[in-house]
Amino acid sequence: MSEPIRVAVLGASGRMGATTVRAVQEAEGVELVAALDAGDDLRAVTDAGAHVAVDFTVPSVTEEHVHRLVDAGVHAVVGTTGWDDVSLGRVRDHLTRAPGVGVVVAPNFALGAVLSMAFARQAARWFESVEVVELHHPDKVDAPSGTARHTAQGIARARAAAGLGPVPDATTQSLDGARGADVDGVRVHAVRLRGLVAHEEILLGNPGEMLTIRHDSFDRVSFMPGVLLAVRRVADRPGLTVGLEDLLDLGA
Ligand SMILES: NC(=O)C1=CN([C@@H]2O[C@H](COP(=O)(O)OP(=O)(O)OC[C@H]3O[C@@H](n4cnc5c(N)ncnc54)[C@H](O)[C@@H]3O)[C@@H](O)[C@H]2O)C=CC1
Ligand SMILES: O=C(O)C1=N[C@H](C(=O)O)C[C@H](O)C1
Repeated sequence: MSEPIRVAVLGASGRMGATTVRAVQEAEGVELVAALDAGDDLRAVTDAGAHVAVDFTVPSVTEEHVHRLVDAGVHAVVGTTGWDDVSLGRVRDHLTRAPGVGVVVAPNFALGAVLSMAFARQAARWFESVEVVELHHPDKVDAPSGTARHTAQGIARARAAAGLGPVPDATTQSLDGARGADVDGVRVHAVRLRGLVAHEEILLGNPGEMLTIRHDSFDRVSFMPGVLLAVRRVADRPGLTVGLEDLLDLGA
């Protein structure tokens, strides 16, 4: 039998970090060797001999964590949101100088959410209109969600590849924010409501019809199969992987 994968969790006292600690403790073939939160020294990851670190912290620190992990030769699985093309580019560039090290950054590890995004990319070319609505618990610090950004970016790429023009919208007068955020030409709306966990609807419209693709995470355990999949596969994927879709053979 092969040695278990030694895993460190960053943000271990948070909602996702605590769920990940439990999932790693209960899963086969992985071993929790470090659980860090704010104020802890990141050197504990290497001191513990971790092969993989899972980061569920805050947007302001996650990139710095990844660079330090890459320097230490530790693979990273990152669920923290707040990444953009520039920060991802810096990590991609850093990894060219760290052969063999893998980093997976995924805005959503729930298998249903990853499938929803794939279905939305597939459907996007056939619909004139599309909008994304994400709905979350009110303790979330970023809006729109990383998932909604990733969804909208994928839809925008699919529309451009199909030669579709802008989404129709005659609005010339509105209160600030009434039409949501513009992510690559796709409108994204964010709802924050006590009682919710993480939810998303993709609305696609044509004359006389609408297709709704909806995903609900009712519990943070929904993210764990995807986190464990990434932990098990990241060492075999040197360089940067963005999104879980490649690991599920769903295409970009
Ligand atoms: N990719 C995915 O599937 C999912 C991603 N998320 C994202 O994960 C992130 C965390 O979400 P939650 O757990 O709900 O937040 P949270 O606020 O419950 O947890 C964040 C934790 O990070 C800790 N932290 C802050 N600075 C740190 C540092 N320098 N080093 C170590 N720990 C530090 C905090 O003390 C806190 O315990 C968010 O960006 C959220 O959007 C959340 C759910 C699923
Ligand atoms: O903060 C959360 O809770 C979530 N964050 C991620 C995001 O911003 O997309 C993933 C999921 O939606 C839950």
